[in-house]
Amino acid sequence: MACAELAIAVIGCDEEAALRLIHTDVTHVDRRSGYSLLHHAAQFGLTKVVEALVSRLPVEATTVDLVLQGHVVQAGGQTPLHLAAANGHSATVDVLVGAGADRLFRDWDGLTAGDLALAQGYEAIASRLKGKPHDPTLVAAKRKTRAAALLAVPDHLRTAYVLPLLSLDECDRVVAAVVSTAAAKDGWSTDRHVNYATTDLASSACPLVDAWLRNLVKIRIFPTLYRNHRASIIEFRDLFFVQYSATSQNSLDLHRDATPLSFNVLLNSPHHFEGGGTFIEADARTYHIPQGHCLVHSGKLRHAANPVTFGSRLVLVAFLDIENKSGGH
Ligand SMILES: O=C(O)CCC(=O)C(=O)O
Ligand SMILES: [Fe+2]
Repeated sequence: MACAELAIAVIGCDEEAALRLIHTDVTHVDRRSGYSLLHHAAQFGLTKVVEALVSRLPVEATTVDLVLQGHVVQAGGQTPLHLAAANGHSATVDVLVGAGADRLFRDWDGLTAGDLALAQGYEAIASRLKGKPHDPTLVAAKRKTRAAALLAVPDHLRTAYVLPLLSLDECDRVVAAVVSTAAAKDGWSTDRHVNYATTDLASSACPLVDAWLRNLVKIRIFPTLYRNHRASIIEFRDLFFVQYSATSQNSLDLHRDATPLSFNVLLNSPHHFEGGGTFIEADARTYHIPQGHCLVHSGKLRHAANPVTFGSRLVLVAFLDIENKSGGH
């Protein structure tokens, strides 16, 4: 079992705390990003931590593609050396090279650590890492093919469907908890999601209902999700409440979510607002669901929240990571 405190110290850039805990288990690897503790330490330039880790973790371990709103934002296949070089940490680069990191190892875009350093303007690091220059057209073509593959929607994710989830009483209980939490915490936030921000509140900020709600979702709809998507793992990436109101944020533009599977649950009465509903571009239709029901759809299919023209609409939104039995989405 990896040491969570050590991971927190490294990811929080707290070099002193990390060095204090370095004797503990260092094998933590984030399943979604492929980052080991060595990747994090290299990215932040925590050279002493890198020195302590290089003999205990593989220097050639690679990351996976990191995707944000349908674009590949960081190529997978990156070693700690790529991350140290791309962020201009020359002392860390030296330690990694000294520990045997391969200077010419290419990420999934075909770029070496030196290529990334050069692209970020760290010329001194780039020249120390020099190898054969990459072919930019080949790299662009590879990047495009991989982005297209990531955006492809497998058959089992093409169809949206509606499931019952909460009773009306349970909806009332959730709404009351959300309203009182929002009142106690300076209201709703608009900065939790960078590109398509919603007026929202993390479920984890509502301890009155969070664990209960996650459990209900797991008991009542996860079995169907596992079956429909032949999944071996389903996990919450995010669970949050969203409010659309005729007088403030009333809609959300067409977008993709960062996860393959999403759902939203209508928490208040459809008599309390006009408009609203979830538009799914591929179906060219807007789904209006009964209170307490859940619209399950792929986050890879572009969708939008239609404008609320009167009153307010309160929904619970989940972003779910899934892995299917063959290992992909
Ligand atoms: O409110 C909706 O119908 C959709 C919400 C959504 O797409 C999101 O929060 O990402
Ligand atoms: Fe969405």
